[in-house]
Parts: sequence; C-alpha cells; structure tokens
Amino acid sequence: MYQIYVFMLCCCKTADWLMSQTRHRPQVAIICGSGLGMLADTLKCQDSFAYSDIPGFPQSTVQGHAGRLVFGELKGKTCVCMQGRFHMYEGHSLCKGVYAMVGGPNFETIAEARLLHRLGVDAVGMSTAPEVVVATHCGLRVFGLSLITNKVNTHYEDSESVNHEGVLEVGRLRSHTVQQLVTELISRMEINNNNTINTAV
Ligand SMILES: O=P(O)(O)O[C@@H]1C[C@H](O)[C@@H](CO)O1
Ligand code: HPA
Repeated sequence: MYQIYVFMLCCCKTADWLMSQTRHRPQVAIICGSGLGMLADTLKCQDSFAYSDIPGFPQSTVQGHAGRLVFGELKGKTCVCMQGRFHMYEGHSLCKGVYAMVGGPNFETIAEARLLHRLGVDAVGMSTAPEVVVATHCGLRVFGLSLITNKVNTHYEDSESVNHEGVLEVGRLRSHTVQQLVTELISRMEINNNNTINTAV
C-alpha cells in the first residue's frame, strides 16, 4: 500500500522531529474540535509547536483552529492536544489509503473494481479486515500493513491478468524491504509501548 508506506515515512520524519523537540512522551492524545482549543490550556509544563513549523505536518485552514500541537501534563498523565483538526472539506481524504476486502478466492471483476474505485477505495485485498475487527474487539492496538503487489484491472482491454503467482513473485521481490520496514517498526514500538488513548472531543 504505497500511500501508507509514504505516509509512514512522513510520520517517522514528523515523529522524529517532535521527539527531538520535546521530552514529553504522550499517553493520551486529544483532538480539540471547533471552539475547544482551550482544552490545551489545562496542560502544565507545555511544549507547543505551530503546525507550520512541524516537518511534514498538514496545515489547519479552519477559522478559529489555532493550528498548534501542545504537549503537557494533566493529572499526572502526559498528553498532546491538537488545537485544530483536519477535515475532508479542507481537501484531506478520509484516511491515507482505504483498504477494501473482497471475499475471494477469485480476484475482483472489472465491474467490481470500477465500483470499488468509485467508492474511493485505494487498495483491494482478501484479508486484513476480519483480523482488525477481531483484534480491535479484543482491545488490541492494530497496525495494518499491506504490500501492493499488482494493479487492479479496471478496463476490459487491460491485457495483464492478475494471478496468484504474480502476487507471490512481488512478495518475494519486496521481501527485503518489508523485512526492513517491519524490523524498524518493531524497534520503535518500545517508545510507544503504553496504553495510548486517542480521544476526539
Ligand atoms: O495473504 P493474503 O490473503 O492477503 O494474500 C492475497 C489475497 C489472496 O489470498 C491471494 C491472492 O493472490 O493473495
Ligand atoms: O488485486 C487483488 N485483489 C484482491 N486481492 C488481492 N490480493 C493481491 N492482489 C489482489
């Protein structure tokens, strides 16, 4: 899922920068909605950053949203508040890469592929969604990672057929990159190994 890969690289850059700028390591993240930016004022020992100063961070365009990330302590918990959230109407997509699961074992037909495309789907697979639903139900934190192995055919004239051998071959070709990515992710996990609670207000 190349969008997610790119997104993750951006996130790493952003996270690295932020971690070098503040000693706070948040356990709670709060997104302050319109008129609720004052929630950040309750944080003690603040470190505050304008979105415009944070590498790779999107900008807040909504009137009344300060566009600031505020780190601090609240009741003994380390928190981060987003003073300004991002909306689809500002040009942000719903999320960076929408994954749709089809039942399989056959690959989607051209008609199905076109429908999924119209629905805003970026990547199609036959798995992942059930695992995420069950894991979330069990209270596990989930990070989903999909390797995009092929282009989905949306035209009847498309000559290259999608098949399982091709999928496995790309898996083999990209295995080193995936190994490196997962190794890096696991090595960084310790940093965030807390019961982070994400709260939208
Ligand atoms: O491991 P998954 O299931 O995601 O692998 C994909 C989806 C199908 O099972 C198969 C199609 O080639 O590969
Ligand atoms: O094109 C695809 N569609 C659905 N599942 C898949 N798994 C690998 N490639 C595909």
